[in-house]
Amino acid sequence: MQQTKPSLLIVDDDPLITDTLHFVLGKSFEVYVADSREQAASLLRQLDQPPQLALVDLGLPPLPHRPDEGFKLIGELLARAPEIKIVVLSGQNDDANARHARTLGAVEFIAKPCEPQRIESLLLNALRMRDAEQESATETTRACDILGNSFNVEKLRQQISQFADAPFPVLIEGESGSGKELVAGCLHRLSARVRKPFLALNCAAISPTLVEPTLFGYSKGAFTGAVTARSGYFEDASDGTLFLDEIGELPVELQAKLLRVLENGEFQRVGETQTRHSNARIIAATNRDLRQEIKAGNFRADLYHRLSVFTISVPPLRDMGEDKALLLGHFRDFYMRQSRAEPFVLTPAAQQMWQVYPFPGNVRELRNIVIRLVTKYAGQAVTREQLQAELDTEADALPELVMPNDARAMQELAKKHLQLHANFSLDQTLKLWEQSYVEAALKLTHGNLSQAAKLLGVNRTTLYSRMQTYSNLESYQ
Ligand SMILES: Nc1ncnc2c1ncn2[C@@H]1O[C@H](COP(=O)(O)OP(=O)(O)OP(=O)(O)O)[C@@H](O)[C@H]1O
Repeated sequence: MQQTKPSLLIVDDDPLITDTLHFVLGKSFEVYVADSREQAASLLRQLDQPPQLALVDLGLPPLPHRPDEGFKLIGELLARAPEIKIVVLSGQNDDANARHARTLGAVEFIAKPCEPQRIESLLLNALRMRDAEQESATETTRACDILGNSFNVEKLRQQISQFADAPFPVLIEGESGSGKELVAGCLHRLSARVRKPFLALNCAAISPTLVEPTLFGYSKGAFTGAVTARSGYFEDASDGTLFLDEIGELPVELQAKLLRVLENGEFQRVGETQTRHSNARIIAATNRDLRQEIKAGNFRADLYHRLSVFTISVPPLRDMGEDKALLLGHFRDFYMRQSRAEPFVLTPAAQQMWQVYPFPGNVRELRNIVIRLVTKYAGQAVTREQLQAELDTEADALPELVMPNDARAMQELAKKHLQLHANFSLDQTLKLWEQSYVEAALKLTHGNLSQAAKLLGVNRTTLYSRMQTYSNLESYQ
């Protein structure tokens, strides 16, 4: 039996490059070629399944000498096909572009010119990672696999279990790459609908004219190309869950129809007058501020109120504290096992940088950084400089963080402090440090004493009695 080849989309405006790569990579991949962002979008709409991999140039028409189109393309590809692995192949090979492409979600950046064999091997590596992720996703479909122990993640889990079984819609808000789709899957798996279908439609992924027939179905002959009648997502989801990702992209004219289904479950297939009924539970997600969209006239206020009966805000990674280290460990072990590589470690200075880096691309960015570190530094200690090359920032832009367990850095700080302050008091300084940590823990946990005590590594009674000794602690009690 002939095995189907993995699919690859190449987007480049240089025919010499696309022809060569098509020829070489065509042996291992089913190759699709586009020469612009627009052509890539139209090609994706025609395919039944989005490609597993994409190899994209940054300088594309109409701005072939700037990276803007390529950056937009990365965002669009991930919006349409979140599992796609994107490798950037660009002549605009300055470091800032490489870093920004990675923050947007590209797994690898290759500077032109590059040997086709090396490109092929990087693509095959990305494909292995993708396959492993998908396998692990199907293995854990029964569980809710959100990682993290920070207060914000605990709160997220609590909200998920609280809302999972309610019959009302849930609106999930959060930045790109923060885990909204993961949350939607958990809501379904923890609900009584778990054995019913879970269908997901990315409203940004299909052309506006196809949204209505896709959601509601159509009758034979309803439009050119409708050769047979088809049910839509609302019918197919039946008593299950329908996840509408990027809901802010839903065309305004369709918002009224969605509102109607939410109000009374009624809808019609395109080209039919018969009213049908849906029991599907709606979960919607957005990375836009829908309240702003309402003000701008792009989103209906009544639909927003219906959808947001329950709202879940997925925290950005920068607000997940120590979870950054936990996720690093988790993804490192996972990808190491896949590539049978030796683990890398971060030097203390690199760990410090990891802890203060804000991860604008959230968990997706963190995961992609780990994939690159596994590939490049198996069995080695990654230095601050090596790590910095993978991050979307200049080292100076990152705040220095003195970790209490970094004795040398603490000593340096103490030295400066003693030199600068004539009337130094050890007791007062230690008290101030302690009070600052307590206050920070209380702020992070919104005043929850047990959670704060856990963060500080003390028991609740100890925390409480210490708080009594501070005269000017902000009121959390
Ligand atoms: N807390 C977490 N624990 C484990 N994996 C996570 C966590 N948060 C996110 N991820 C992983 O990060 C990746 C991005 O998450 P996901 O696709 O759910 O984000 P999203 O918010 O839906 O992104 P977008 O807005 O771009 O669609 C996924 O592989 C997801 O499994």
